[in-house]
Amino acid sequence: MGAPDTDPEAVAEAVLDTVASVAPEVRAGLPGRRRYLDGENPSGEDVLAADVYADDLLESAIGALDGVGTYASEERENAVDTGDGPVSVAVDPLDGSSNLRSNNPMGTVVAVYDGALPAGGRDLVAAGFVLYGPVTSMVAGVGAPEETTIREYLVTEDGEREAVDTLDLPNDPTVYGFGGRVPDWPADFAAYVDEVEDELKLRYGGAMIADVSQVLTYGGVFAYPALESAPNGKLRLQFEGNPVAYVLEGAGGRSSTGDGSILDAPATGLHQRVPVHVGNDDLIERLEAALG
Ligand SMILES: O=P(O)(O)OC[C@H]1O[C@](O)(COP(=O)(O)O)[C@@H](O)[C@@H]1O
Ligand SMILES: [Mg+2]
Ligand SMILES: [Mg+2]
Repeated sequence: MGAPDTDPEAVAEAVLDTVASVAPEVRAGLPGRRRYLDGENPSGEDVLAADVYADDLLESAIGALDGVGTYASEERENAVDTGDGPVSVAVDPLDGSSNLRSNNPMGTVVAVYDGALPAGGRDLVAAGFVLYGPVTSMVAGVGAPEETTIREYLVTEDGEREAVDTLDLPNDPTVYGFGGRVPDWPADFAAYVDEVEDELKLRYGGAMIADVSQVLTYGGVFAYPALESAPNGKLRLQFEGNPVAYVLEGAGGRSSTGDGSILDAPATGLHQRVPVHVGNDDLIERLEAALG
């Protein structure tokens, strides 16, 4: 193990502390930033003033940490060189930001990789998210994906993390939420939906982190699948797919691209998209069987 500032897991803990410490400021800055700006992000999506605000706050706070060599975000074309250090941090500054105008929940997603970007999910040394709901919470774990423990924290007004509990998916799943327009779902995915909608109840809010939090709490399955019009779906591997797979697998569930764990998906580009399916073991096994 190296000095504290170069040990990837120690750096990762500092990154999670920093994301929590910035969360109250992100939240406080939202009311005046609900308007769309001109231009698009690298994924071709509209950008709110709040997306840019959260990205700037996170870049300066995370980029200042010893041991973080790279900061990347969904809102920037290229990764930023933040100094010497083995760790790369990939952030979705505001996940579900289209929920800001309708005042529904949103999150901040963080992935800490031991190595250069784009990186595979097996290179994660920590991942998690902040959820700006009725309370501000953080769900995160540190360590290799196969060894991590996922914990929930409440984030105080001062940006401290207070541990609530470790998270394990309930054995008796109850909710599902799937993104994309129904006529755009491929026939094999639509057949899977027919099966699970007889067993589970629909909970879909349009922010991945909020929808995933329901699955973590009540058990079930969340997906933003491959679409007829978008064979890799909508969500981005570095900023969304990998961290959410890390959290769900760490909490005893599974993730899948449709063909194996998201954490094994080859990394080919900073903004690459990936079909995302996460949830209870049995539900993901049946999904993979349905997708053949
Ligand atoms: O509006 P749709 O198609 O349901 O998409 C919702 C999905 O898109 C996202 O909002 C994409 O994330 P961003 O808001 O960070 O771009 C996810 O949070 C969510 O799962
Ligand atoms: Mg997102
Ligand atoms: Mg976003």
